[in-house]
Amino acid sequence: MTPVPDTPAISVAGLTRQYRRTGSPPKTALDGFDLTIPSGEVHGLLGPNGAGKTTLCKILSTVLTPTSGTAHVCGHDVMTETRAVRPLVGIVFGGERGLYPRLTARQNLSYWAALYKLPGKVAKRRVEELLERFGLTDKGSERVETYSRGMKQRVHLARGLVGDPKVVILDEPTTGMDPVAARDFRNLITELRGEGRTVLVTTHDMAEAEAICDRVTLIDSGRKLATEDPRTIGNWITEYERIEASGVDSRVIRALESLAGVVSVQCIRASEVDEQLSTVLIETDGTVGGANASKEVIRLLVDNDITAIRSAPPTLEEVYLHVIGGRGMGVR
Ligand SMILES: Nc1ncnc2c1ncn2[C@@H]1O[C@H](COP(=O)(O)OP(=O)(O)OP(=O)(O)O)[C@@H](O)[C@H]1O
Repeated sequence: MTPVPDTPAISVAGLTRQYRRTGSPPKTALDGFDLTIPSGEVHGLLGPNGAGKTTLCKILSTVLTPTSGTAHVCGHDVMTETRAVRPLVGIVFGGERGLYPRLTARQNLSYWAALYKLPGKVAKRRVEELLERFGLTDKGSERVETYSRGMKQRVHLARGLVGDPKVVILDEPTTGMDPVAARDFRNLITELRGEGRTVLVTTHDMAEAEAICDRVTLIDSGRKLATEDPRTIGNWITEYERIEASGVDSRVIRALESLAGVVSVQCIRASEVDEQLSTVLIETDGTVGGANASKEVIRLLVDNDITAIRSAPPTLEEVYLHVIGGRGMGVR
């Protein structure tokens, strides 16, 4: 059952998933979602809380069925060919879920190897290799409940690789990782890529996505906003800036609004001392005509004797809303 080389590792078309609860309206977690990931790619799924990332991971790993649409892993339908799909996919959820705390790491991994129906000798060898790979050999016979959070995360990652999967799905694997663990994690992704595996990794963190992914898909409210290489998305984010300034009168507000590259000017509160003056939030969008829009805003403010100025990078949600939406970038 070796897939044809050109078959995408993951192929999703018009995927919709609704959650129904009696007494409340259905919740649409995925809404006509399309995605194609070629074999061997490290693909990031980037989106705010509740965007639908976990739902997609669960459908691809056959834990959840879609309401409509299709999803294929290495050419196999997740609905009609679950037996073919399961051995191809290894899934790792971040946090504490999914380990048996009273079993040792060796027992946890052996249990998973049994679920994957690996023959005894192969299973034993695989478990020892994974304990070694994740630096757990020495502690492999101690109960997981005695492990540090970082060690538990390593057991999780090891568990995801027990079945030697072609596609590794990592759902927020770095949640709560310390910087050393996060660096080891990035190295692991490089190794997985080197082994020819396809990786789908969900995250809230653009910096992480930029560091490890070949391409990134932005998802929000169950819909795909864009699929791009991470540098392009990183540029959208760094170009977009928010500047807060206090003591601004209506004349300056009008001048700010007419500056090229200014996306919006909002009054967020009036001054307690002088009600003609406000604190405003100015959103700028990159470089316009060779000039940096934020610098032009700051120059205008300073020229008008306004010096209470703060600037901050946007949250991802703001990028989705203003940068991507404002530029009319739709689904690719
Ligand atoms: N079992 C469920 N019953 C009802 N609604 C659900 C269920 N699971 C998820 N949802 C809802 O579906 C939407 C998508 O959830 P999902 O967990 O897929 O998002 P996510 O992008 O993984 O978010 P997070 O980063 O917070 O994990 C959310 O609005 C969530 O509240």
